[in-house]
Amino acid sequence: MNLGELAGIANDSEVTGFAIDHRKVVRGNVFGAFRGSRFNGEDFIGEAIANGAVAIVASPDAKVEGVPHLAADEPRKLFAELAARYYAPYPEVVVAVTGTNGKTSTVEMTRQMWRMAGHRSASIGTLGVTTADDQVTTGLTTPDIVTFLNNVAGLKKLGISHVAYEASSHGLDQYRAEGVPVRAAAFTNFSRDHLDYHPDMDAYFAAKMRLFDEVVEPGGTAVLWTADPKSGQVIEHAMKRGLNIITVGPDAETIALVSRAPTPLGQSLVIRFGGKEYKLSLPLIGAYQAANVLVSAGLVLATGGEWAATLSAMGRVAPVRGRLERAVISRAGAPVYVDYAHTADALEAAIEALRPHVEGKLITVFGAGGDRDAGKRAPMGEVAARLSDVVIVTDDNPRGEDPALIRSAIMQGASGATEIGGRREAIAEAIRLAGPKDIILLAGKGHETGQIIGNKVFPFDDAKVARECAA
Ligand SMILES: CC(=O)N[C@H]1[C@@H](OP(=O)(O)OP(=O)(O)OC[C@H]2O[C@@H](n3ccc(=O)[nH]c3=O)[C@H](O)[C@@H]2O)O[C@H](CO)[C@@H](O)[C@@H]1O[C@H](C)C(=O)N[C@@H](C)C(=O)N[C@H](CCC(=O)O)C(=O)O
Ligand SMILES: Nc1ncnc2c1ncn2[C@@H]1O[C@H](COP(=O)(O)OP(=O)(O)OP(=O)(O)O)[C@@H](O)[C@H]1O
Ligand SMILES: N[C@H](CCC[C@H](N)C(=O)O)C(=O)O
Ligand SMILES: [Mg+2]
Repeated sequence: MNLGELAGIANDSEVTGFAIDHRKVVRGNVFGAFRGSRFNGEDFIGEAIANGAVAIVASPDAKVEGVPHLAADEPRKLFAELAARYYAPYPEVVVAVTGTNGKTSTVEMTRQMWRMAGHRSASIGTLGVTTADDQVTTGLTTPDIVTFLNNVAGLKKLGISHVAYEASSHGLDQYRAEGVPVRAAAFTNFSRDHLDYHPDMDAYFAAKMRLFDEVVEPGGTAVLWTADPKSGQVIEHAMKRGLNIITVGPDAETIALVSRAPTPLGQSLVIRFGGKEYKLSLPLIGAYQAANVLVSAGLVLATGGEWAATLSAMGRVAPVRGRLERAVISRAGAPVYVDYAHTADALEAAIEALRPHVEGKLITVFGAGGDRDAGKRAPMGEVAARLSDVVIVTDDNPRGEDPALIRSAIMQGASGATEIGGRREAIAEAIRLAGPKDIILLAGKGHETGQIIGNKVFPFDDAKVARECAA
């Protein structure tokens, strides 16, 4: 494809790909020069051209000499549109999920349910790119636009027809996942997170609403969890765009969750659909996992799924790595669960999921990530202290911060908690304390296999460490 065809200008330079990092530019690439949080990409335009860039996508006031300047007030958006044209074609069915918590679980369960219906499917998100045969990590929840388009186009080449991806607020704000027609978009919930990046909760919410305002295709479908206080506003955004609407939740119109009762190995649900009630035995514990499964079902229905097959698929979903994963049972007989709760709302959901299964004490071990929203730390401490019987505050990924200061911010909210810095020592102590009727929750790191201290990553996997400490 040449630049003229791609950008609608008179230029026959051959385009060989797209890059947003000048160090990755090779001859024939289009370079996107963006103003970021650490660098101004425009400072690298000269070097990108020297490396062989044939055009630059940048702000109208950027300085570009020698190759066409494709200018736009929102250069990331223009770049995404052009790159999407270049990397096409994509799988026929693509859906996206946003929300503070539950994105990874929902895309992963949607992938599983499509597969059970006979489709070749994939998910893209915090766990990486997952297909029936493979899982490859990308490092970010919503990868950068070039990686994203390459991955989605690569899935098409592999014969995959159905893809569900996570649209994080950072990703939406930075136009990291655009240009691929999105048939349906789901909203799981909204609560505090990422206020290190977004100026306030309104800005955080607005970033998420781009999914419904701009990203989902005209005539597409919005799938909404209606028990969230923000769902009414999301419906307004969806209606403004004229989208089809599928509602899911306790009082929802499309899929209503009539009742829910915990069972030893999962939960038993009564669901209403099309005026009829159905019983469903779900092999996962916790209200939050039921919510995510039902939203996934909404996405499957939105993309042509039959109700009977979808209902049967819900009963067969496999657990998602690091989301209420039972890692081991201690020698004393206490089950140890690993969960990715890293917001106050998620901690509450994880603790409440385990509570019906605890006869003795619920012991919660958690911390908070460094260089991330500091305002969520005390509220996380408060939730853990209020809902658990024993709380141990430890380190998560301190990154560039002093771990003692992160712990002390959590301790401000966590009255009566014990503080043990080393995560392995904290896990060992919880296991030492637990009796046969107790349950241990290790929250915050879920599937992660490393602990980021400074700018180094040290091997650390909560489930593995729990097994070692329990041995
Ligand atoms: C704050 C943030 O989101 N930053 C992301 C963002 O960086 P940025 O646009 O601000 O980039 P920058 O480093 O200031 O550089 C500006 C531009 O100059 C370019 N550059 C820079 C240096 C150079 O030598 N040459 C060059 O060309 C860069 O490629 C970039 O285009 O775009 C980069 C490329 O896409 C990301 O790698 C980077 O993620 C950082 C590392 C990060 O930690 N992000 C986290 C917070 C994140 O995005 N998390 C979300 C949410 C998680 C969730 O809730 O699930 C996620 O989706 O993962
Ligand atoms: N529907 C939900 N409601 C409340 N809490 C939830 C819900 N789904 C998941 N959680 C909590 O959030 C944690 C993370 O879940 P998941 O990874 O699916 O969310 P995510 O939105 O992908 O998170 P991230 O922002 O890190 O990508 C879970 O381990 C659980 O504690
Ligand atoms: N254990 C993690 C969870 C982070 C989740 C991630 N999605 C983010 O906030 O970027 C941390 O805070 O380091
Ligand atoms: Mg995720």
